[in-house]
Amino acid sequence: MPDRDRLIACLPKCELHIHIEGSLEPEMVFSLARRNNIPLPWDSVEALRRAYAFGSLQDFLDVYYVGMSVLVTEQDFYDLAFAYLRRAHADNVVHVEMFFDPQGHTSRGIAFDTVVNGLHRACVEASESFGIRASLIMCFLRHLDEADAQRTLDAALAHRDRIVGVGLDSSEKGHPPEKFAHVFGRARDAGFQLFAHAGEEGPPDYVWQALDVLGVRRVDHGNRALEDAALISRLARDRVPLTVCPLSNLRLRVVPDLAHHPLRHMLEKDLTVTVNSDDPAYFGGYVNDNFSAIARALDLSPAEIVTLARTSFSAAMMSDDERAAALARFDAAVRQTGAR
Ligand SMILES: Nc1ncnc2[nH]cnc12
Ligand SMILES: [Zn+2]
Repeated sequence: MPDRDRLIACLPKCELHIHIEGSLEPEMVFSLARRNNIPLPWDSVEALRRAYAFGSLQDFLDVYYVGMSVLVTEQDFYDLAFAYLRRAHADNVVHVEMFFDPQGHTSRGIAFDTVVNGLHRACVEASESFGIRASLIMCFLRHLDEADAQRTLDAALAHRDRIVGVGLDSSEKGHPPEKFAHVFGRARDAGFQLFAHAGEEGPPDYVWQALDVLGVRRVDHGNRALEDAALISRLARDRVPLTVCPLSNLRLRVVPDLAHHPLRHMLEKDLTVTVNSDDPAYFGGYVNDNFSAIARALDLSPAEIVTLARTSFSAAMMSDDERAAALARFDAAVRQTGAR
């Protein structure tokens, strides 16, 4: 294993941008389809993998929503999330903030409770089994209307103790954050933490709206913020974290190759950047694979890799005491590697 990969493996880290439905590996798609008697448009795992040649975010989403149609029972959601948490633990991930897309399930007649009960039980049992901490962030699908998001928020209120935040995902272009201003306002009043995908394919103005109209605490992706100098200053001044997903950006053609990924510029501009996997089953890698690929492509130094992993703790939802304890453990792990 190259030294860089050994360092990445040794560092504790948080994963702050993972869609749990995007961790559905092709083998599990087929085993759940058999279990639930769900027809699929692919006749084998290999045929499904061949469909993972995406030209854009929308190409991916078209496959992603069909893939998640095999999730039916509480046990399915449990199995999905537990498998991801086991895999994340193997990458030395100690804290996960997990997105899920309830409307991708309720629109197929699956009860909101079925989804949340399965995911929550996996988070509890993974914490008991291997100490990983995980919480749930419910995303609104931005290609649907705000009324649908409002109904989803109504359903979430009964699970206020199991869902810590709300986010915004799915097709970005043509669906600006301001479309969801009212429902985010209600979510804020109900005590949810706020997040939004912005600037993945959409323009810098969508990042401004995420900050100023929705009031998010973190921006998911944010790549295109670099096109706007005033926005860069704002993100740096307010230390707004960006949850960057290198292999996703590559596979969805947000960047032509990883050597042209904006992450180095983000670091140079003093932005609060973290590295995440987004939809690891579809994009060819979990969090350490993302670190490894971007570190190699941008020739990141050990100190830069340590900074990226450390920033994941600064950007995570934790109490001050939890953060201080986690950072102390992180710094001890770094000393053991000799990287600092
Ligand atoms: N990368 C992504 N962008 C927007 N919506 C998503 N849903 C799952 N992955 C997504
Ligand atoms: Zn995402």
